[in-house]
Amino acid sequence: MIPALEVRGLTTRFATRAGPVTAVDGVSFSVAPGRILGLVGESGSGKSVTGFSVLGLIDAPGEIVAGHVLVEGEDMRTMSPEAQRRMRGRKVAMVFQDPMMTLNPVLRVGDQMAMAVRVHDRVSKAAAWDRARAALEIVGIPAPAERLRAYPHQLSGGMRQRVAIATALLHRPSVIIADEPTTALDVSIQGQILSEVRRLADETGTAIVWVTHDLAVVSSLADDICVMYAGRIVESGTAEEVIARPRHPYTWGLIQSVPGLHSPGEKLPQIPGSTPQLSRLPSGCAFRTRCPRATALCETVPPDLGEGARRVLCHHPLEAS
Ligand SMILES: Nc1ncnc2c1ncn2[C@@H]1O[C@H](COP(=O)(O)OP(=O)(O)OP(=O)(O)O)[C@@H](O)[C@H]1O
Repeated sequence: MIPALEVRGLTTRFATRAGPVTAVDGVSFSVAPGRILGLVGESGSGKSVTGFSVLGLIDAPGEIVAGHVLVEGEDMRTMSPEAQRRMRGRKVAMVFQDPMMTLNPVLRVGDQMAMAVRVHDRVSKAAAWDRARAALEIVGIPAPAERLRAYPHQLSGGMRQRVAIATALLHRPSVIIADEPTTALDVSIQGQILSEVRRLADETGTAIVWVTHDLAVVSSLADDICVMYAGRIVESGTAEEVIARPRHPYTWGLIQSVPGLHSPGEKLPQIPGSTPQLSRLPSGCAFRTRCPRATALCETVPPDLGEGARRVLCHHPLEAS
């Protein structure tokens, strides 16, 4: 089966005062239709830049310098800007942490969703409103016809985010990139939205890349996980494998610091140190200065991630049990 999204060797650099920094460094992953990939890592690990790079939305001082982004087998990176623009919204859509990045405060929800339909499809206004109502139903919005007549400020934060997700769904995209979309919401609303998202991936076959710093969220939502550190994927596998049997010491540390994924009653250990600045990454393995397993080898030789679904960027991974 052709993956809904296949990313190969994606590399994005920013020119900064401290020199060029590689915020996304040779990132590769693929997502099959209907699957949810959790892209997880601490702040500054490159998750958001990866999401924007997939969509081709990197502006100066940033530049995508290498890689391929195949959506249903078609490479967005070799398309004309106009063809890329057509892909965005229609085949690949993005949902942001702040739904007001998507929603226009002065337009009724129905009007703006209908406009979003008509950007790509020549249908009547009435038909566009019907599509908008159907999309609101998919994300579990009660009384969708009423919500369509509301302005964004008349909705709760959770409702606004559902509307943003519904807007992303209007063209039945192959892929949705969701960047921390539930982070600002309270836990029970977050849980409801996550279960709706799971249902929509199952029912519509849309592949979802869920960008988050929250391992607890991806452990309950995602089918697969990619863990990022300093612009690179350091571990990937099914969510079950990665959470139950992490192999990279960084992933292990992340899991240990999440209440609920960790044995109750024990003190939660923290990963020592902080994320290194990209302009001053250590030689060899970028994680070695924080790593309890680091040896002399890690100082000089960059580890290799390997290939396949289960990958670990480490010279001394934890045992696969
Ligand atoms: N406009 C920019 N100019 C220069 N460097 C940038 C720019 N945007 C991002 N970066 C670099 O890319 C790194 C990764 O940023 P990114 O936003 O992808 O991290 P993240 O993992 O999504 O973190 P967060 O959860 O805080 O958003 C940053 O730490 C920074 O070094």
